[in-house]
Amino acid sequence: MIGIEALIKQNKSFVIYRVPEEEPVLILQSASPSFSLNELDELDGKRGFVFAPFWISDSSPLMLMQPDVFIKGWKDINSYLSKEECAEDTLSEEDTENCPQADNYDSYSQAFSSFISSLREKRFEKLVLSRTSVQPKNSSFSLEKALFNACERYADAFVYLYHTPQTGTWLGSTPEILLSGKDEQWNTVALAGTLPFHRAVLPNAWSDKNIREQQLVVDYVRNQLTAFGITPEEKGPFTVRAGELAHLKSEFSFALPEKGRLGSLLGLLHPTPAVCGLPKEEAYRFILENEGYNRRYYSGFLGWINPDGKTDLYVNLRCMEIGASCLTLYAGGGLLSHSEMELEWKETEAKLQTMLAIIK
Ligand SMILES: C=C(O[C@H]1C=CC=C(C(=O)O)[C@@H]1O)C(=O)O
Repeated sequence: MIGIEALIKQNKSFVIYRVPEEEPVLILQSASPSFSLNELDELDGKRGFVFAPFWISDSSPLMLMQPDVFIKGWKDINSYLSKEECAEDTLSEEDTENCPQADNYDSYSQAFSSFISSLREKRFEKLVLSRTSVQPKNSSFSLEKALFNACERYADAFVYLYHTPQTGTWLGSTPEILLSGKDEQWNTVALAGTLPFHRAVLPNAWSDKNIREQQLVVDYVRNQLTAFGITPEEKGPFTVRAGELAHLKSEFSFALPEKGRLGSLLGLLHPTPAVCGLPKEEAYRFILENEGYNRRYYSGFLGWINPDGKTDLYVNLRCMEIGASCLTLYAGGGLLSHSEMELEWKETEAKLQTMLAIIK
């Protein structure tokens, strides 16, 4: 066994990631295990690769990797990986058969009922409901191939493969910046609303529901930035492509008064109503209690944080968790009081295609 699989077998902590329009990076922490933090505020002043769950818990800790290996570019990454070797650990047919494939339609529909009732009772303005789809990990599955496919196919996305002993292995391709920038130029976005991207033409028939869904994210981001003493410049919404989907996106650019407090700003922004709901704290609690499963790192965020250099943090969407015999894919969508279940289910199916397309 060589390469990425060998690193995982040896339980090394590493990530390979590619920011859009940049070279891929491999970082690895071999000296000591990645350390976990208790709160987003603790990221203040820190530098490293963050892997943050939707909700921090003992089973899904907030991780910060501080690498001792840092390699840029496919050529050097591949040459490093080709030297990683360990004993073969073949997956038996039995392992693959042990994967209980599930689309979770029944649990989704149950959760949908409770989410929609609460929206209709006006307890919430918006709630994001998500689910998993479990696929068997066939013997032909290759992490290298899946990562390579994602980089090729999704040029505008942040693509990554992440592994630590504490979190397991995750792979994703996300279109949503949570916070990025350096020096005096920082950015975030409000991304929401979904339509299929067909025949190389960006759609423009946005429904009132999609427009409202995204506007709620815009208002939230503006409020949170203002509360942090930031006066952002706003542009949009524009229609943008993400794989075979299109979304509405507004961009916020700003100067950061206190770069030493990136963790505190992240605590204000995360989770945005693109993945959680409004009002925020109540929606956060409601999702944890009523969604019917644990999101773990899906709809958390990840990326490089550096108050004295460049930061690139993305929301962990369009991702999957890679187990011994199963792949668990995640997707969700924003609900308003008049959302319809079949349409919302179909939207999650379309979002799942982002990962399905790279494992075929
Ligand atoms: C929650 C997800 O997408 C978010 C980002 C863009 C559009 C969304 C939507 O239309 O609901 C979601 O807010 C997901 O991909 O799982």
